[in-house]
Amino acid sequence: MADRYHILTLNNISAQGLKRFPGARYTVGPHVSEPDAILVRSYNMLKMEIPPSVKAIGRAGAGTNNIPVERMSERGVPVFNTPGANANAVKELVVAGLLMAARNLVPAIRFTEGLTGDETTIHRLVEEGKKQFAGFELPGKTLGVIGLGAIGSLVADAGIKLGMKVIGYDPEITVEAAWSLPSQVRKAHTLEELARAADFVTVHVPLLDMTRNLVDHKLIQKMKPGVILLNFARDSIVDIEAVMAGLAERRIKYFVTDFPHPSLLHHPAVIALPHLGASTQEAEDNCAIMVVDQIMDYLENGNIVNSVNFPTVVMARESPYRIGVANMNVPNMVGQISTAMARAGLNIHNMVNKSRGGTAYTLVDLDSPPPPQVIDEIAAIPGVLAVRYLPAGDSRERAD
Ligand SMILES: NC(=O)C1=CN([C@@H]2O[C@H](COP(=O)(O)OP(=O)(O)OC[C@H]3O[C@@H](n4cnc5c(N)ncnc54)[C@H](O)[C@@H]3O)[C@@H](O)[C@H]2O)C=CC1
Ligand SMILES: O=C(O)C(=O)COP(=O)(O)O
Repeated sequence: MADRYHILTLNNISAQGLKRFPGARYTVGPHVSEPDAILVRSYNMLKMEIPPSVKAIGRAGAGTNNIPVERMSERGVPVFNTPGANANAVKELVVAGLLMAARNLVPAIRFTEGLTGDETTIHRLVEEGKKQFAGFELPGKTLGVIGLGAIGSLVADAGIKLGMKVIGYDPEITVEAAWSLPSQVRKAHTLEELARAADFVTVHVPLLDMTRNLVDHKLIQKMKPGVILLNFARDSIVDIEAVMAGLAERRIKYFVTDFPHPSLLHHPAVIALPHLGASTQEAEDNCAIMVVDQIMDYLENGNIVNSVNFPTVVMARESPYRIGVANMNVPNMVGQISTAMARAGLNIHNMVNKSRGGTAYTLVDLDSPPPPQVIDEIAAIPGVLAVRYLPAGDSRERAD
């Protein structure tokens, strides 16, 4: 293993996070070569050639649709994200979106900015003009929340606190999210049920094959005339042509989106923001701190927390000699790994093995340092994707 870790940053990552890397052991920046890990926000890595030195990718944020997760799983490389670390920032912008739409704030601001004249004239124009921007209030209106994860559940809670009725749809809601939801949130059994009930529909699901165009023409046709649709999740979750049609027939009163699309720009009923959901100092700091801690713990101790493609595996250090193995989730992997160690006369002090979908991960603490050929032997077992020797702090100099 390296005596110095190299961390490549593909976006600006908050200094609050980066400064947690001890300078004596880490080189961090946008130009480092042979990176051990990559830190990223929204940079599109899908077509990027990812160097073979990379052992982990950390997304300072929630969405990992810009990262070739499957390709990394095949290489035994965990992809980490920071669940919930920017959720409050997105929630606040969604609340801003509800209010911008309900009170016609964007056209109202444009109107005011276009005014000219002296104080008396401006006053007259304001008083004459304001009636075209009269809006409505939120209490009693129904907010439909699609996806009740970290962000959706905060948005649902904010809706309740604003006096709204809230209906939510999430067939895979986690127990934790369900616990955090206010009891007043009504469960929709189908997307259609939510669409028919809601005055506002807001989307908070990840972009996956299954959620691409989740909000399509058919669903928009089920929505109430005059609905306000908000997308702070990802562009392709909402079918833009269907939105254009919905806007043209005035079924959609406003489309509030964090993902401007060329065909929507300058449309009077579109409120488009430049992907600002997570752009607060607090969220940027939270995400960076969380992702840096996770990456360091993986590089140095092999522990996996908040990976989107590997199981959570955390083992307290009880011995300085640790091996981490990423492997395919197929029979007899643990058997073959432990046999290779036994053949070398190594005694296993502690061991954890967990699987998730097609991948599995094993951490083994040994009573004595493994000879380098054991690592090679384990690496050669069919189905093993990556192996690392992870000696603790003062044992590092004995590494290969
Ligand atoms: N605009 C921005 O700057 C930001 C956007 N995001 C986007 O928001 C998404 C959600 O973020 P989090 O709430 O933190 O993620 P999360 O993983 O906590 O929640 C996502 C929820 O969506 C649910 N879900 C998945 N498929 C669904 C479906 N077909 N129908 C209904 N529910 C479904 C899941 O069960 C989960 O509860 C991210 O994946 C990202 O794309 C996240 C942060 C900032
Ligand atoms: O966390 C997410 O999924 C986001 O969309 C935030 O993106 P950003 O880190 O602001 O480029």
